[in-house]
Amino acid sequence: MSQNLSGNIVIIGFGNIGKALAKGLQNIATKELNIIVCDREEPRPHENYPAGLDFKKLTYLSYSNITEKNNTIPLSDKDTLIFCVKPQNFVESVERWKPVFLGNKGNPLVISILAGTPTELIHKYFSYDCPVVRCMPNIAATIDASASVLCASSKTPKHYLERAKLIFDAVGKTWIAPEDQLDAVTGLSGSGPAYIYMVIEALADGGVKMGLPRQLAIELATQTVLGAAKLVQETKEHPAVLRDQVTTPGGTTISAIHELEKCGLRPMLISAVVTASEKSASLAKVVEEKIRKQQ
Ligand SMILES: NC(=O)C1=CN([C@@H]2O[C@H](COP(=O)(O)OP(=O)(O)OC[C@H]3O[C@@H](n4cnc5c(N)ncnc54)[C@H](O)[C@@H]3O)[C@@H](O)[C@H]2O)C=CC1
Ligand SMILES: O=C(O)[C@@H]1CCC=N1
Repeated sequence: MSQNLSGNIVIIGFGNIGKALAKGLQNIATKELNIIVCDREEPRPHENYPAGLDFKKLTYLSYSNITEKNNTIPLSDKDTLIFCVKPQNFVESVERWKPVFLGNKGNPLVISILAGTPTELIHKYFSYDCPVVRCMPNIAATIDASASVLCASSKTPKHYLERAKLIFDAVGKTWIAPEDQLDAVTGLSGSGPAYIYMVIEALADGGVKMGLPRQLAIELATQTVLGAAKLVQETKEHPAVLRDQVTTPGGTTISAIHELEKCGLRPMLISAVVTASEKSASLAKVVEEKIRKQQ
């Protein structure tokens, strides 16, 4: 990478992913990096912060403690503005925070992690050409294990994508992909942790049904998913090869695999990814509609 992170990084939306990013950036922060987090609400200390997040070292701005008149922090192209709000809150968040950070001419890198929201829409909504990068991380960013995929808009010079990659490298692994793959990424790795939690829960239920104590069943199911995933990652074998290593002819595993095939595990998971990808693509309309109403 040709650059280190410096300047202001402003995270708008201090929710699940905003908090995880703040924590990751704090871990790699130098004196040259200033992290500001913004939320429409006051801090909610009763909510758990990701391990390693030091709230006291953040600048926290909320609707109630910042006003356009007494507080503006003009951002330049050295700075980064990351939108971590829900798609339906994007327009409101730009309206509220743009005067604080951008005035009429600020030109920071704008990163959006909003599901389904194309970079073109973000360019269209900002009144001038900020560089724009879109990213789809996942909830494992909370423990620095995100699978994050990034793309830059066609108008955005490459070094901004490198900066965005450094930011998301702080919370896990990153990949670069063409923007037309981002909805599929959302359906697979963005939403994917939820599918795996269901798998863990169901495996544990199976154990409980067969007499295991609940806690042991959950711990075994979790370690099994973790170990299986690590084996794919570390050996780089095709999952089918690894599955074959578990499957003794005439043994227990093939009996279970037969059952999973009969119940349609594979088509079910494929459909889950397809449906979530399609839903992601449709979210652009939600943002477009909000923009239309605003104009
Ligand atoms: N939760 C996940 O696993 C993933 C979420 N995403 C995307 O990340 C975005 C955020 O998701 P979460 O962190 O789960 O949501 P969240 O609901 O936990 O956090 C959103 C935060 O934005 C704040 N907010 C709402 N309007 C605001 C405004 N006008 N100004 C400032 N802050 C405002 C809310 O108070 C809240 O704290 C969504 O667009 C989602 O599509 C992407 C990948 C994974
Ligand atoms: O459910 C959602 O819309 C977001 C995007 C990926 C994960 N959560």
